[in-house]
Amino acid sequence: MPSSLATTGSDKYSVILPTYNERRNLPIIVWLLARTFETSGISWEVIVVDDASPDGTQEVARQLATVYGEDRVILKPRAGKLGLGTAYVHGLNFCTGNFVIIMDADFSHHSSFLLRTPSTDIRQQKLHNLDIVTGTRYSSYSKPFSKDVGLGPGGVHGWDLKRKLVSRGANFLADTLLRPGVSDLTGSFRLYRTNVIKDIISRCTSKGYVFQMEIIVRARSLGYTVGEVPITFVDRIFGESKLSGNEIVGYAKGVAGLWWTV
Ligand SMILES: Nc1nc2c(ncn2[C@@H]2O[C@H](COP(=O)(O)OP(=O)(O)O[C@H]3O[C@H](CO)[C@@H](O)[C@H](O)[C@@H]3O)[C@@H](O)[C@H]2O)c(=O)[nH]1
Ligand SMILES: [Mg+2]
Repeated sequence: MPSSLATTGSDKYSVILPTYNERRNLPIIVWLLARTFETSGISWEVIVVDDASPDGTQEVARQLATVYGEDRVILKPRAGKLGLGTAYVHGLNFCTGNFVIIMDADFSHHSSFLLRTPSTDIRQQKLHNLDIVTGTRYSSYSKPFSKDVGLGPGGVHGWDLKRKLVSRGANFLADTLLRPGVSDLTGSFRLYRTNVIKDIISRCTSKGYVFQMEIIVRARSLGYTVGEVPITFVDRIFGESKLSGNEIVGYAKGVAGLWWTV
């Protein structure tokens, strides 16, 4: 990272990893995050929000805490599967950094899109002093566009046609009705200023996957600055997606609710 874009010594990045049955993925994600931050000399912590996964994810998280330190890997479990949106809300209570990163814990989001490649969330945030930077699968350009961030891959790999249509349809619906001006509303690879995400979350009502979209729509209506960087989303190798029909119905209801209120 050029020195003009370096994080300040007091910057700390808190990564919230929501997990449900991610025993096999969690060690790789945490290792990649640790390598990404430590090679750049950046303060970091990971908050694992596990919803009573039956596969032993919590035991793996505890072992990771002994390897990396209990101030680096922090397990904040919940009693049952209470939904992706509320997992972020729960995790946020324990973040001590001035920036919060959310990403999936199944290896679909690669930590290289935070710092290591030319097109990264942290670099874009520093360049434009943004409140939020969101990874986009549906654009190849950074926004605001800057040569320093450069073109990225912006794409999805490994999904079947049905899943691609669900994702595109969800974005089309919210973009058409709510016009937030962000190319990927449902993606969850994002960087926030901690005070900004706390403010937005205090106004959010969603519990499930719809949460990602609600955050961006509310951020825009509150006047927060939102940037984008293209990312590649690669479908998981281990385990299964937790996206259900109920989540899709919840999303449609969420769009309709925001259409009335925002
Ligand atoms: N704690 C907790 N974690 C959950 C829950 N549901 C899902 N997760 C975790 O949330 C992450 C994403 O879940 P997946 O089930 O792998 O999502 P996906 O189908 O790959 O969906 C991706 O695309 C969606 C639509 O674009 C995105 O909304 C979603 O965030 C993700 O990027 C994973 O780390 C998973 O363990 C839950 O109820 N509780
Ligand atoms: Mg996934």
